[in-house]
Amino acid sequence: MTEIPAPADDRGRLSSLAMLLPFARPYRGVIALTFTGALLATLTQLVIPLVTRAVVDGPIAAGDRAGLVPLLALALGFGIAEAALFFLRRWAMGISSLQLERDLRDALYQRLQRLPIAFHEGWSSGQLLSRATSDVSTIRRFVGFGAVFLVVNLITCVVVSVLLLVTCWPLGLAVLATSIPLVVFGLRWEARYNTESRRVQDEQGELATDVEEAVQGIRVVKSLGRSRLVFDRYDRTALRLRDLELAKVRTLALIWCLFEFHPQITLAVILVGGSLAVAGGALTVGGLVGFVALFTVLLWPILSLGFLLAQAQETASACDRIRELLDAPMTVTDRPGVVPLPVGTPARLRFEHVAFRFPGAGEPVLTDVDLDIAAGETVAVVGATGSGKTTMTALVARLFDVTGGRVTLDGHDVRDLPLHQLRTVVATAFEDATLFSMSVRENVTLGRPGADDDQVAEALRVAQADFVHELPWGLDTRIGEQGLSLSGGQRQRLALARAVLGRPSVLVLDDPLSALDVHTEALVERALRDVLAQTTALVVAHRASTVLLADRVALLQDGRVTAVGRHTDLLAQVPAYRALLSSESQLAGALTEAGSR
Ligand SMILES: Nc1ncnc2c1ncn2[C@@H]1O[C@H](COP(=O)(O)OP(=O)(O)OP(=O)(O)O)[C@@H](O)[C@H]1O
Repeated sequence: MTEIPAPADDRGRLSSLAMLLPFARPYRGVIALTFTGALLATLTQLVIPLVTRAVVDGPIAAGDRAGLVPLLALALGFGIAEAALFFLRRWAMGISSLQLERDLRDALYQRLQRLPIAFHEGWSSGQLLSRATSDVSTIRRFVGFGAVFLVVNLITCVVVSVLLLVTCWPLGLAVLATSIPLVVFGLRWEARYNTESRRVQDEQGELATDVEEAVQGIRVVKSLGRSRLVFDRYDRTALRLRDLELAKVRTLALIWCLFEFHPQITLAVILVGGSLAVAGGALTVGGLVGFVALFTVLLWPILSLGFLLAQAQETASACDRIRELLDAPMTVTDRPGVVPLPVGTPARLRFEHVAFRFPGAGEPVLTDVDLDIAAGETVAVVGATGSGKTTMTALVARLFDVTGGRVTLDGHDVRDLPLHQLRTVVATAFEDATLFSMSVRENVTLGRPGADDDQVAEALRVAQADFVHELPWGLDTRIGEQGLSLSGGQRQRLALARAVLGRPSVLVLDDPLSALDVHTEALVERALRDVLAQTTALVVAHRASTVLLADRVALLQDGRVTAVGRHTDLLAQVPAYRALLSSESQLAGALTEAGSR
């Protein structure tokens, strides 16, 4: 599910570009150099028409060939200066835009890392991906090109307009009058184009999501023979995107057409008005040639204005989309002034009247969970599917925050510990073992940066993950998405090694043995017993053998822990527990067997 905010309202939103100011501030020196270079280069262009006028009215009118030389040398000098300034602008522009792009990417990435799980569950990865890639690139292109020329061209328009008025004010006023429809239409167009750009960018995010899901789920799609269905879904999104793009192109074509047409009309006005002025003696021929030459300096700024305004609008939408991530509320954060608190290894873990409701959900998943796990004890949580076992484990490391009650470690509310400390003392291994595109060593040491080879080897031994030594490059073999594929059981064992490597105060295991075969499971269990003896553990158990790792079992029902005790006692005394277990023949069988120990 993706919570895409409503498209931009119908007002123009160029003000959204202000979001870039803090990112531009560190590079203000280089940016100032860019603007200065661009402005000076444009101003040198303005000198050419003035020299032309001087040549026509001076040496040409007087037949003075020698007088031509200094004027032509002047024009050549300005030409060389313009080329040098062009180089300076391109160089400075490249530096500032690429630096700003990198900073924006870093800020976005860090924000995505820090945003709570609840945020990530509400956004599709395609939407996040398109913001982090194409939107950031749109901004870089604008900062490195559009912004500079937009400002320089607007300044050029003002300066040239003043020069035109000074040269011949009635003709200058006529030129300005022809610009009025351009301004009126441009303002109306701005709002429409902004909305259309936003729709296109959002739809691109949807398309990225479709591609990502299809690639990630390729095995399921192929095995179910539903490639056609998935393609049709993708094609529908692609069609929608095409239609939105076409609407955007129509709007763009309209404004470009107007900006192309405007100079022709204006030129006609200048020629008719100028000829009359020359005939009436109000203007010299040189004055008219200079006026026309000056106006030609305006051609590129006016023609490019349509394109640059469109780029500015797309960038404003990209800024809005990125700001939605940068401004997303950080619901799980450090309380002000938190400092590390003493937490033993192992630590006592308590759930005190814990309640939890997912954001936006109607009913709470947990209503009043009370559970006290002594330091060094292992407690298994058993409950029906969907009873809230995984949710309960997620509250320990604050993947979510409780909505009622509290979770404590050695008596400290987990919200009073700095997040960095909390996530060091609490290690979690999830059922769905995620590995990254890194070497085996890097994947495992994510659980304890700086761990030495002996510690890594010990963690791998405990998790029965010695198979890594047989990989082509041993611990340096690259695995994960772009590396060697591992089986589900192998992935789980590496995730387990990662969790135990940190020697945590509390180990949270969410059904960590589910993908292991019976033989490997027995081996991992044997090794795990040693680890569990040294730490406090909360283990979500679906299988009999996992329950048997625990000292006590907690039964989760209707959002509460309704029974806690040794599994043999619960089996004998709690009908609901017995009923739950009897529905899992394997579990029941194993428990019966264990009960006879
Ligand atoms: N992000 C979410 N938003 C809303 N409801 C959710 C969310 N995640 C889970 N739930 C709901 O919360 C309930 C508890 O889910 P949870 O995964 O904790 O159950 P579980 O006991 O671990 O299930 P299982 O044994 O199948 O793994 C379920 O009804 C589930 O649909």
